[in-house]
Amino acid sequence: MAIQKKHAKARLDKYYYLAKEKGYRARAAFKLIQLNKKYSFLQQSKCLIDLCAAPGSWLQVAAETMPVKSLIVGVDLAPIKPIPRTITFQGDITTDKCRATIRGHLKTWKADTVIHDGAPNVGTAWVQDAFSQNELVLSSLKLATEFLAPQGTFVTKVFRSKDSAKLEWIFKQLFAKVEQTKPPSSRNVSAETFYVCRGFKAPKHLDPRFLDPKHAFAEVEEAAVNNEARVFNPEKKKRKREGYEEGDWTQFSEAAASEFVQTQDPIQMLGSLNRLHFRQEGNGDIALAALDKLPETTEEIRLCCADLKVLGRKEFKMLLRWRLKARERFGFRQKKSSNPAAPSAETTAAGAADDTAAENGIVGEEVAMVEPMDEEMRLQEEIQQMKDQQSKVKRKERRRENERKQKEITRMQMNMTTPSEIGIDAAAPMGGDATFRLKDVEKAGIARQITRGRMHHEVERAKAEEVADEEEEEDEVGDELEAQLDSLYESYQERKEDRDTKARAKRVRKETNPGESDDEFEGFDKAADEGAETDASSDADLIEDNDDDDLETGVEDAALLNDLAPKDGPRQGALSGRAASFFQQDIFRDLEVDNDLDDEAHLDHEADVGRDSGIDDPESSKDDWEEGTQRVTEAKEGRPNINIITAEAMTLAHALATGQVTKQALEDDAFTKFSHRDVDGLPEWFLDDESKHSRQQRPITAEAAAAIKEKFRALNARPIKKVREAKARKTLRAARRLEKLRRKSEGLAEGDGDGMGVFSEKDKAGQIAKLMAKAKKSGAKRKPSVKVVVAGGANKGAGRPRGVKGKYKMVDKRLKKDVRGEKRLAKKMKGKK
Ligand SMILES: C[S@@+](CC[C@H](N)C(=O)[O-])C[C@H]1O[C@@H](n2cnc3c(N)ncnc32)[C@H](O)[C@@H]1O
Repeated sequence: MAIQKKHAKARLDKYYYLAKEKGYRARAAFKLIQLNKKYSFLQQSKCLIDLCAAPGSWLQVAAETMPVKSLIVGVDLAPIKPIPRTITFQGDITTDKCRATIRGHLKTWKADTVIHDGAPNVGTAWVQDAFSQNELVLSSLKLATEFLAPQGTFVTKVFRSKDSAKLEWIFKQLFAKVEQTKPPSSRNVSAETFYVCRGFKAPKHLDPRFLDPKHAFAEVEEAAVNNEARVFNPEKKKRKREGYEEGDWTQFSEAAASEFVQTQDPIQMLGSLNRLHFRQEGNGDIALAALDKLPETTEEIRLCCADLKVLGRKEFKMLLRWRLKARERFGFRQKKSSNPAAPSAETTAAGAADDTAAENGIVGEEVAMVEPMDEEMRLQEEIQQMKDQQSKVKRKERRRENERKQKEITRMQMNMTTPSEIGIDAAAPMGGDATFRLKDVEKAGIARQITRGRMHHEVERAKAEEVADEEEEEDEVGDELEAQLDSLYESYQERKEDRDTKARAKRVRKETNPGESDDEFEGFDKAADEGAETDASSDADLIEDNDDDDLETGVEDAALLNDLAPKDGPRQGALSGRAASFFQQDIFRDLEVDNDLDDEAHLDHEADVGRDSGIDDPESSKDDWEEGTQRVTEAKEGRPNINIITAEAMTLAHALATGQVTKQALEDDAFTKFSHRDVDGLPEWFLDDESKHSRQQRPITAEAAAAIKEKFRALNARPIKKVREAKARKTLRAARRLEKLRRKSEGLAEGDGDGMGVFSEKDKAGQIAKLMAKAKKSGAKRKPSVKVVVAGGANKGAGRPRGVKGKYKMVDKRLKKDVRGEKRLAKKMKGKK
């Protein structure tokens, strides 16, 4: 901990504090300042490219040192916060895209200076890092050769390695003057150094291989250790006359031959070691001794082990074979196809040497170590087998269950059983109360399908269910995740609602009217045909009232039973087939249902719905428009009041009205993947997403769209309710006044002037004229009152006082006194006169 602190402090040197003080984004700024102090390239440059510029301290230095109106372009993998007088962008300097972007910024200009301070993530493998940094240098040099003007300057950072010399050689081919320097601000511990290359020669043709890292640093690439190649292709290996390779600091390495037999990676050992020895150290190695005595450990093997560096492919193979045999002897587990080179004949030799190994006690020892592993493996296998067995039994049960269901369905189709029996049976195996399991049957839509003769579909569906059941187990973990997602989604929705009033309103609407969907108009089938869906829900409401114990199940069950019950022909009165069937139950037998009353109530309700739907209210109409809903309401007169508010509905209505489409075709078209969606059990977030993005697209005509647009334009142009009411009140008042006037003038014309004697015609005319003038006066606009504001306090000072609208007059004590004084004086003067 203390050491770390010390290091951290050491890192924060004076340049760090200086950079902070001067407002540079990094201490690196001083490196460029010092380089420029020595070579003065910035003052003479009018166009500069900074490669690997983030966070931008070099750009800051360039911007403040270069002449005004210079063009400075900076690029880095990381984003750079804007710097005045510079253009920056994000990009990889090794790519063509970056080159094209620089070209876009420079247009026809050429750069006087290209600076590069790039550094990849330093810190993992030194050799590889230096290599990547040198690659970056080559990439920056490539860009420099493209954008530098003749005699231009290239400044780059290079990490010292054996490739620095190669880089320097390349620089010297391209620039007249190349100097290597390390500015004082560059830490001594850092391997970085800087090259300042001046006088760009701007060669007309440049061999691309010249700046290709593969060619430039060919040897570095070879330096990457490839033990497999060393072992399987040793002949191709170039011998290094200059000694051991970089990074190979241990001059000579060896290991006991027994280690080679035991290792999991023999290739690695053969590729990296110099020798495998059979030497007994200190207190002895039994395994090594046994190996030494094995008949397979021939003299040739020993010779090969003595110097691995001189071996060829054949010898390496031989050693690997020998290792396999030894492992077999010692009872190690063999990978079946670990080495294709292992010959099958090897096993035959195994028995011959058993005695030797046993004599040394090696076999016993090794076996003793391996056996527990085998036992464990065996146990695991057994457990796995048991698990497989169990799931097999479960699957079998499920299959049998599904077969039984299918049989039941067939029986029912042949009128051999009742739908309720199916429900009961289907529920029984699930262990729940069978009576309340009708929900499952309804969910699958089986009964409905049967009545329509779609048995085939059902059988397939049952099979699909079977497969789904099998997948169920795997889904358990998924379910848990799903639940977590659900709760996360809910809290997200809550947060969203807190912010968004519209979403809140939508949620409230959804809660108060769960049947209302966000979907667009689904055609006329639901509303126009017989209102099956709405009736079903009203049926459900009825049942809900009757049976509070099990609301949901009750509703579902009733729905199924009614659905399956044969309908007695056309619907009676206002009741749907389902509702009619429901009221046929015994408990309703004695009840007299007043259909007319019901009808009226129904119409009233529909009228309410019409009112609620906001046909006259532009606000709510707009809401409907946004939601994309379509309402079909019943007016009091009994005529349908179809409010077409979407372009789709308008197109459809037009097509129907002009006979371009028939009802039959419409019904056929309505049967799409959107019409029978089973949303049961789907997570809320998914449904929300679906309602937003997975909507049926219906064709619309331009005329229909224009008509709807016009309709809404007219709707929006209407004055709001309050204004209309105010106008109506005004008209009413005027009418009343006129009526009053008319009555009075009639009285005057006919009467005797309230018993005050008979009026002459002239008097009458005068009275009427007076009345009219009075009426006119009372109808005339009142003068806006002038608000009197007392100056002082909060109203002190110039300007309109706060909260005062319209005309106002400022008064204060002084003004009041002055006015009074003036009046008094005027009076006095008047008196004197
Ligand atoms: C030492 S910093 C440069 C500091 C900069 N000269 C300054 O004054 O602040 C090295 C930069 O090289 C960038 N870099 C490394 N590889 C790059 C690449 N291929 N293309 C662009 N930038 C790269 C890194 O994102 C990093 O910001």
